[in-house]
Amino acid sequence: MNVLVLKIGGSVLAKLPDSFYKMVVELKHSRICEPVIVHGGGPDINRILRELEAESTFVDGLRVTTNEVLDVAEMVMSGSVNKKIVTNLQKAEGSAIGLSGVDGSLLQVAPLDPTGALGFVGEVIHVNEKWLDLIIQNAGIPVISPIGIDASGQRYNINGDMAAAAVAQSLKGKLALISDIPGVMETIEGKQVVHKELTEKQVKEKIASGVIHGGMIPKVNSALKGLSKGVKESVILNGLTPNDVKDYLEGKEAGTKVIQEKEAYHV
Ligand SMILES: Nc1ncnc2c1ncn2[C@@H]1O[C@H](COP(=O)(O)OP(=O)(O)O)[C@@H](O)[C@H]1O
Ligand SMILES: CC(=O)N[C@@H](CCC(=O)OP(=O)(O)O)C(=O)O
Repeated sequence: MNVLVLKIGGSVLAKLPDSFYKMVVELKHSRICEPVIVHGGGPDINRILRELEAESTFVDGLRVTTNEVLDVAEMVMSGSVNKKIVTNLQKAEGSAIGLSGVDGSLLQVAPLDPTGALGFVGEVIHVNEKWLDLIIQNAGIPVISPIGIDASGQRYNINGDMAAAAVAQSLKGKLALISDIPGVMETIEGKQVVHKELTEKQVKEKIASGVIHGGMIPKVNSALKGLSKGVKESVILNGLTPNDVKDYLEGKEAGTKVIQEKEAYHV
């Protein structure tokens, strides 16, 4: 099975053109690959938390998740965001099935930070992929909200990029992290460039120097972690130019590929 996990970032969700969803359905119908969607929803969670006057804080791009924040994250992502994506795929004549990591214990998690400083933030330790196989084999496109569950029934908030990497790993697929930027950017000698490829060493340097910051940190780290655990390829793409995904699948230049250490590197 040739799986492409597309992680749709909250940054780009509201701006995605219809053509994006058509492109995903076309991938499925033409059997170019089996698309599986994992989404985020950070900006929507922020908005509802603000309305409730219950703001949250972030550590290295991860939201510190109290019980109250967890409830809001689940309501927003497993409710509103998930169903919007499912609806958009149905409108594009796809057959989409929405589920969260809680359904069928799809995403089994453990606390990411054992000190408890991040609260209910989970790390995926197992993907119950039989549910995904079931949907895929029945011509469906799974749409996954990144809320997970542990053995005791406690729910956890999972960073969408990390959830997507875990799903790509379990399905041995490719991972495309779709955001609102053309890739990992840097200003070099006064000129903004988009890196075509980054190795683990370069990623670490760019995080340390602050070039990669905020929500881009879990993105590049998930891309790297996935690669070391069986993900075929990881790439960061711009959702506002849906041709990026096709270009990437056709082997053309698009976005930023995160790769394991290798020979040459070019901007
Ligand atoms: N070097 C970088 N290149 C591009 N974007 C970066 C970089 N460092 C930080 N960012 C930020 O990361 C954001 C993407 O992360 P995030 O907002 O979490 O996206 P998403 O919601 O798509 O997961 C970009 O919109 C940008 O503001
Ligand atoms: C633990 C953690 O940080 N979870 C994220 C889940 C949403 C997400 O990842 O959204 P984006 O794709 O928009 O970044 C959060 O609460 O914001």
